[in-house]
Amino acid sequence: MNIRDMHGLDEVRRRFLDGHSLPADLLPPAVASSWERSRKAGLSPWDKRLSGRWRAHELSSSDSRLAACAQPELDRLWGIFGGQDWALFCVNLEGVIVYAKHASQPDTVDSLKVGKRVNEVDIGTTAPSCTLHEQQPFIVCGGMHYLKEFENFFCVSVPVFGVRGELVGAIDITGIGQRNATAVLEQLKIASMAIESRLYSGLVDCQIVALQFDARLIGTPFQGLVAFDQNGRFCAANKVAKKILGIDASAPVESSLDWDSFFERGPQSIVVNSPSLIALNDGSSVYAQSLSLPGGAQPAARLRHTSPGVGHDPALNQQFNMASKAFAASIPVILQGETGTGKEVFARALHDSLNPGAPFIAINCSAIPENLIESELFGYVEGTFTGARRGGAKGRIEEAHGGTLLLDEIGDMPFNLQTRLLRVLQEREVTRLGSSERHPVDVRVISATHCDIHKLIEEHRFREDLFYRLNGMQVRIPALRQRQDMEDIITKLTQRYQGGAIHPAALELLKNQEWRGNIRQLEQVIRLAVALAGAGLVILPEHFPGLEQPDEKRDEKSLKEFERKKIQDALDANGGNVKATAQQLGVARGTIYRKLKME
Ligand SMILES: Nc1ncnc2c1ncn2[C@@H]1O[C@H](COP(=O)(O)OP(=O)(O)OP(=O)(O)O)[C@@H](O)[C@H]1O
Repeated sequence: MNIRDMHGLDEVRRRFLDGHSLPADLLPPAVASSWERSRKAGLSPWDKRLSGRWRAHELSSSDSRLAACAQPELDRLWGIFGGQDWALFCVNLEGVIVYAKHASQPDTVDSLKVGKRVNEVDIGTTAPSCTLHEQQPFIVCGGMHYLKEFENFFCVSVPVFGVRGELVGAIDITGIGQRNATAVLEQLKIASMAIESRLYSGLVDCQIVALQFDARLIGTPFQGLVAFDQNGRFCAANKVAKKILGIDASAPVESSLDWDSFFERGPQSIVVNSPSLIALNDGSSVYAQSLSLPGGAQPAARLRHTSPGVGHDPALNQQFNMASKAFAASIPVILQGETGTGKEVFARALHDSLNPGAPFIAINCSAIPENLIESELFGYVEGTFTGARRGGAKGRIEEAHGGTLLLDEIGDMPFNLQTRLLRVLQEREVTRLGSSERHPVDVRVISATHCDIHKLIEEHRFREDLFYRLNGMQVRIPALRQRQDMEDIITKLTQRYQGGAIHPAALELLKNQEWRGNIRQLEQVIRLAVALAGAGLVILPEHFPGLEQPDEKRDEKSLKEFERKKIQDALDANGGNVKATAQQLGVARGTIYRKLKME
């Protein structure tokens, strides 16, 4: 029997559900085993699992790290393979989506959202479920899916391994239509290697060395990566590095391995800024470059792509590109902008563009009481003050070691602490309160403020020398009303709160506001509108009660007609099934009937 014979396949599904075996050679053995497991999990091939209500799973910090490492790759692949009715996503080991990329308009795969679990027990055989089970790439097309619901779907998935070679998740492209499977598979494999490289930056206390026989491959997904701890003991290596260093990929790594087991000369022979040829113990040579020696530019920056996290405003993106170069060269960046313009989001995107797995510590200088800020920033030793924790505590600056320190509202930093902060930044060492012991800190610094720092300097409220230390490059984050990508931001925020389409009149209304509170204010307004309209339902001007409505009388009839059409579209997509439509939109069935009768 042929897998494309849908009629015959329905019969196979029916018999399979009745306990019969699958015809021999119908499916590759690993896919057939997945069908068996799907049946055992109690799924019927006729179940509808794509839309409808689902429980959002909370993401852990390692999920967020995986998502941050996957995001630039999936966003890049979206430009090649994306489109309406397609989704690119990354799942963790449990099959929970940690990052997803979709078309801006709602479509068939719209429900593949962050937090949704798409495990075998949830939706049966798919490429990611096979990949997570077998730890291998899979192409699962059309009738190979266990659920009939997916018989038009094309799905390719590739595993993602962590720094110690353990499976951490998978990346996947899913959609309706055709794509060149070989090309997709190759691109996903390269993306997965780039994600694996990014995960290395999470090993903050290690020296990470990039290796390749061809120096041009260093800084690309094809580089080998090997990590050593501060005592030179071997910690981890990716597949490429294992091959180069002659480590048996299938054998458990010997704990006795260290730097000297591989290299003729010590770690100081490896340069940070460029690859240099070094000798291996077996007599051959390889290009090597250190990625984590303190203070230097990190070649991992070569894996960077423009972060879409900051939006699509051309002027802002240009600033982002410049700032990310400065940031990669350890030049401190200062962000100025009105409240709520996205300064922290910009800072986070800078960090993620370079070092997503490393710590990102944000300190809001205006939010910490003045008497606590010193211990919060610099840490303390036991017994320094009443209420101090036993054993003392690291300060926030030390926590950022190996990563990024965001000093938010820097203009509110108490004057007497500015001197101490300056010393830490100059000496790259921190001394905890009550101690004289110095701890090295290697951090990249971003500061943010809505104040005019020059005015504060004139008023002797801010140290000029600290300002020059922090101000390696200044970025002015535009107010929302000055941005050209307001529509994109509105769509993004609406999706964030699971709202439906926005009526053009509602969009106009949003675009014509002053937005003194910028994106933060817009976010609150959209959140309320989604709550008033109902999740998944069309947002109309009346769902913005706090906004000044235009004077002219609105055409209520056409607004209702627009809403009715959107619901009708959802109903058509669900084959006229009101229950499924109501589930998909997250409303009661009665609401669907009422809205279709135009109230
Ligand atoms: N490009 C963007 N797209 C979508 N949401 C955004 C974007 N930029 C910022 N936001 C959202 O706007 C809100 C405010 O952002 P953020 O905290 O970065 O602003 P801020 O300038 O640091 O604010 P403040 O000056 O008050 O510290 C957050 O909820 C954030 O998620």
